[in-house]
Amino acid sequence: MTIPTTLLSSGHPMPLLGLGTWPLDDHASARAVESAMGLGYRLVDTASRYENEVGVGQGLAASGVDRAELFITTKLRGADQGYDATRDALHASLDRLGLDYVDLYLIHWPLPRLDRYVESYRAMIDLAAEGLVRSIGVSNFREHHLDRLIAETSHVPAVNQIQLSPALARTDLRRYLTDRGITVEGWSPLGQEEGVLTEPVIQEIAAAHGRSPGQVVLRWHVQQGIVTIPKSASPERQRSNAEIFDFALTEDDMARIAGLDRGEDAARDSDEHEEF
Ligand SMILES: NC(=O)C1=CN([C@@H]2O[C@H](COP(=O)(O)OP(=O)(O)OC[C@H]3O[C@@H](n4cnc5c(N)ncnc54)[C@H](OP(=O)(O)O)[C@@H]3O)[C@@H](O)[C@H]2O)C=CC1
Ligand SMILES: O=C1CO[C@H](CO)[C@@H](O)[C@@H]1O
Repeated sequence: MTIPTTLLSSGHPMPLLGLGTWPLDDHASARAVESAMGLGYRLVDTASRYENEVGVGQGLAASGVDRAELFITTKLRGADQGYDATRDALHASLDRLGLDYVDLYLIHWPLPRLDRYVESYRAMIDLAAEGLVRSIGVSNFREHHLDRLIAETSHVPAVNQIQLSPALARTDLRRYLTDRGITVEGWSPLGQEEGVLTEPVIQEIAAAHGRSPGQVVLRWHVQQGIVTIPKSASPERQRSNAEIFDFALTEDDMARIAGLDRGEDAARDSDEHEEF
């Protein structure tokens, strides 16, 4: 199956749907990535912190898919923030992945108390100029982090990967991002921790369309131009999660799903979150 793309501000197309790989280890991620590639996935989301980049690289190699067709994202962990450390970290990620470049490199969390995200981002701008990274972006950044990053570097990130599901719809943050041409990518898109898949509204809409609750929730993302990266180790669920481009939710469906939003305060606090 062919997965549609969205155009990043950097000029590069990014698939609207990809495979998440946390918390898969090397062995499990190699299997999951190879299976997803066989189904037509081309975007894979990993991170230095997931400690599975070797497995992701093995899965990509085993799939035999041309490098030019792939879209590989990895992330800079907190422990590696800083100008020189960021450069070293990207080289180490490329070695583990067995790649010459990644398509997207993200700062995993802002970690404002470290106060190193601006210099880390400057290193990423340089890595992009050197061709080691196609597009650069951030993850878990709020408006005030982005205001500062953009003011101090005069560079607008291509992507912000944020916790996002019908229960955490992040409408104000999404408007801020869209207004600046920053593509929104959602993590934990199925809202499992918030019980989204068992919400009666989701189940009713799924039944009405003859789809699964997971397909309805993932359709809710891509129908709004949000890049979504559901993780599944199961080839069956990988297939089902990708079969969302042949139906549409109605305006009434979207309005009913909007009622599930718990508001910004229910999302993980990017200022308090300290994960290195
Ligand atoms: N930037 C960041 O800080 C973060 C980034 N991420 C990224 O986002 C990705 C996705 O987020 P994640 O937290 O994994 O959450 P997901 O919303 O992708 O949920 C994954 C869980 O749901 C199960 N699942 C997958 N498909 C279905 C389905 N159709 N119906 C029912 N259950 C299903 C999976 O199990 P099974 O494998 O058995 O199918 C797994 O247990 C991560 O893998 C990671 O790459 C995640 C968290 C934070
Ligand atoms: O990327 C990540 C994977 O999931 C973890 C648990 O939700 C996150 O904390 C982490 O940032």
